[in-house]
Amino acid sequence: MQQPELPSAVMRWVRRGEIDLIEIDHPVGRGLVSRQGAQLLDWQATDQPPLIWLSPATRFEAGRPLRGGIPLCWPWFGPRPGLPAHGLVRQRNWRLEAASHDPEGCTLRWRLDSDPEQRALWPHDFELVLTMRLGLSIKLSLAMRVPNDIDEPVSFAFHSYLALPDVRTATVDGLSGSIRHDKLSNGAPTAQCGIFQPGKQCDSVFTDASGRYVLQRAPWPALRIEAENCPSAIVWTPGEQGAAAMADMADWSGMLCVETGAALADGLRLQAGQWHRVVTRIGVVEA
Ligand SMILES: O=P(O)(O)OC[C@H]1O[C@H](O)[C@H](O)[C@@H](O)[C@@H]1O
Repeated sequence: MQQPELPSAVMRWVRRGEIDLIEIDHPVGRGLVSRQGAQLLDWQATDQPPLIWLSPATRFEAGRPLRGGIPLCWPWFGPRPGLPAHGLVRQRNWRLEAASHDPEGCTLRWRLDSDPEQRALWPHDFELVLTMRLGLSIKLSLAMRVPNDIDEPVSFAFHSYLALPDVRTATVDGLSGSIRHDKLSNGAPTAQCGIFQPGKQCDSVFTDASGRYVLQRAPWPALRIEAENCPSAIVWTPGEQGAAAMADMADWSGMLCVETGAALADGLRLQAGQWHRVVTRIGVVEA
């Protein structure tokens, strides 16, 4: 598969286990990106605490989702009977289309097209282009297109594992006014009011959400998360018990997933032939 040359001063291909990775060492920050899933696995701006969390126990095995970073869930979010959880694209190898850098950071552009193996699981054609901008803050833009009408909504998430000192003291602001679907209690949806505290364990989808959140993670600086065309947010921490049941999860208290996307009734109705663009940005809140 033809890949563009990497600008060798700041990026190089490395291999860990069965996975090809791009290691980035730029004056503005350091990071790691996986070709499988076009998944940002790590990013830390210079002189800042880490932004992204990667499980120390993740397994670098082809076709197995990597635990941490920002996996992309598409064209569904969550489980689907008989099919892989969180869709079909986080476990596939994407094609790198472009890689560049400038004094403010790096840009990578990845592409994934439908193929027969995927069509056997989800019988639709698609094109996905994911552009990553990595600098003082990060920006992920996903453009999606289906050439033909599809008879079901598409759901997705930028499944961001965010690094913090201790999830038990973290809070998320900006969810007020959204509808909370608590997957743990499986109760009726409730209107979210005020600042959200995930506590020891949490798995909630918030629909009709604002797309603008602040994650407090004292004593580290808070993170601002801003999303475009992402009407849902998902907040997840497995807690001690949930983490113990997962083979690839270690140091679970050092992260909180604050994901942006479109899930449940927020799923997207894509217009055949038209590009639909969704964006998420994550960066430190300036004091
Ligand atoms: O283990 P995975 O398939 O990567 O899913 C990890 C988690 O992702 C999301 O945040 C879901 O809301 C959780 O229910 C799920 O457990």
